[in-house]
Amino acid sequence: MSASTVSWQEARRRAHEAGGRRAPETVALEDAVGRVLADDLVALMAVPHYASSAMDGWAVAGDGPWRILERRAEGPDEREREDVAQSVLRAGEAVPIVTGAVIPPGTRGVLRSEHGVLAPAGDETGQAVGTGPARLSVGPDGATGEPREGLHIRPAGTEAAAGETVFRAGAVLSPVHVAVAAGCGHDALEVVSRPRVTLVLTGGEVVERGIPGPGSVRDSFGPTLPAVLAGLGAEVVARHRVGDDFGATLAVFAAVPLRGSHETGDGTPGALLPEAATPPGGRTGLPGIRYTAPGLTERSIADVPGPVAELIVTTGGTGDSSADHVRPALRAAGAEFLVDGVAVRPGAPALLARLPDGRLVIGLPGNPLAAMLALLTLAHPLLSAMQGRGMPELGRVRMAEALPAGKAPTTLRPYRLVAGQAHPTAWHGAGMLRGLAEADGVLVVPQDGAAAGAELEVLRLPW
Ligand SMILES: Nc1nc2c(c(=O)[nH]1)N[C@H]1C(S)=C(S)[C@@H](COP(=O)(O)OP(=O)(O)OC[C@H]3O[C@@H](n4cnc5c(N)ncnc54)[C@H](O)[C@@H]3O)O[C@H]1N2
Ligand code: MOO
Repeated sequence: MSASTVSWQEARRRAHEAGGRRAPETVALEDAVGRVLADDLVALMAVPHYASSAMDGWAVAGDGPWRILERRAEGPDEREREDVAQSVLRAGEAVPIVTGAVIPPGTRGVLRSEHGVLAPAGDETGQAVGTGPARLSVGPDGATGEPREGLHIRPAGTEAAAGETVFRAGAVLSPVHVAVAAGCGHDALEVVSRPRVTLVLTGGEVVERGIPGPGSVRDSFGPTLPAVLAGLGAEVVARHRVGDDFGATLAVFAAVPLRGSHETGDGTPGALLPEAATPPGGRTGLPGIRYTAPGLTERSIADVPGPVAELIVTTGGTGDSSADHVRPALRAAGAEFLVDGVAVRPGAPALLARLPDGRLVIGLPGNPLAAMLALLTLAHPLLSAMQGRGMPELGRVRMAEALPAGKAPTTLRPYRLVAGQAHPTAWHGAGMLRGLAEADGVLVVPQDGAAAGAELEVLRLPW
């Protein structure tokens, strides 16, 4: 463990502290699901904005029997609906009403259709007279005195008053939030811009198709990290593959001109030259940038241009061997290390750094489980902060079985819940993902381990 290594808790804290909130943008309601609200959401009108009927039937005024008025506006003509809505009902009058329609002023309550009986208009003796308006009475299924005041009326403003704050900034918008926003009169919402990520997969041994030979491995990250990052609210805007090559690794960090010459950590000279000084053989590739470095190849440069992302996530190459170039290239690019190793297993070589132009870099170890857990440790807090959200909360679970003391101050261990208790999953080696695939979360195990029945903190999974 190097002197610069920090505790797992401190690594999370630093990652959250490193992220500044991104600027807001306006999106249509249909594009807002999954986005983070940038401002408090205020109701633009009372919700509901008019008193409406909760039943099909009749709006009635005063005591029955009631004289039925044939006022109805069920068509699309908004003017006609408003006229009908505003005309006052007088005692002894009733008007047919459908669920959701406006309650006319003067209404006592709504007599639901099953509880009313209609008779043709009659004279004093009840004798039917011509084709005049029908009369409505409470039928045998209705209660005496029905409808009482306010029966089957949904009053205005019961869900929100006009101007009331309905959701706070920082809320992640579910489809239901968006439906409420529509109900509050919004056509578009202010959301935090998605943090943009450039994904850099290192490792000459990594293959993307077929059955690899000995020494080669199938790529676990290319097909999966964009989805995991999307689940954390980010958007992968560019993706690069680099071999075990210092220059190519440096190129992905050098998206803005850097001046001067930089000594790399392993002593390899990594020269980033100002434009005017680009020597013959120096390559151009990034907009406005020329630089040269040992091992720089045509392909590595051609791969690099693309939309500028605030965050670069690399995989592999975080170790100290001659094939590992992430740390030396970051040093050569003038990066400041915010997290330079974490006292956790697996995932110890993970790092967080800031480039001179402000872009952040998360270096994930190559071992697949270590990489996924480092992503939860560093990227989740960082991306939360970039979206104006707090530190992702840890859950708690009770252990079904004991876990032995660990070799590091913190061990992260996928678990499955059975009957409400946590069972650590098998296949938890740093290079294995099978245990995480079937996990319900990840245990944060202290150095001393845990007894059966003890409660432990857990990381929630973003998928
Ligand atoms: N002498 C030491 N050796 C190692 C140490 C140490 O402290 N001293 N730490 C070990 C730990 S812990 C880890 S984790 C790894 C860190 O390795 P790197 O980040 O440099 O990763 P690589 O060496 O590039 O790869 C490690 C492993 O992961 C496989 N890999 C890489 N990319 C992918 C991918 N896209 N999909 C699937 N698998 C991938 C790679 O083939 C290697 O097997 O260092 C230990 N060594
Ligand atoms: O800590 Mo490494 O990240 O085990 O595999």
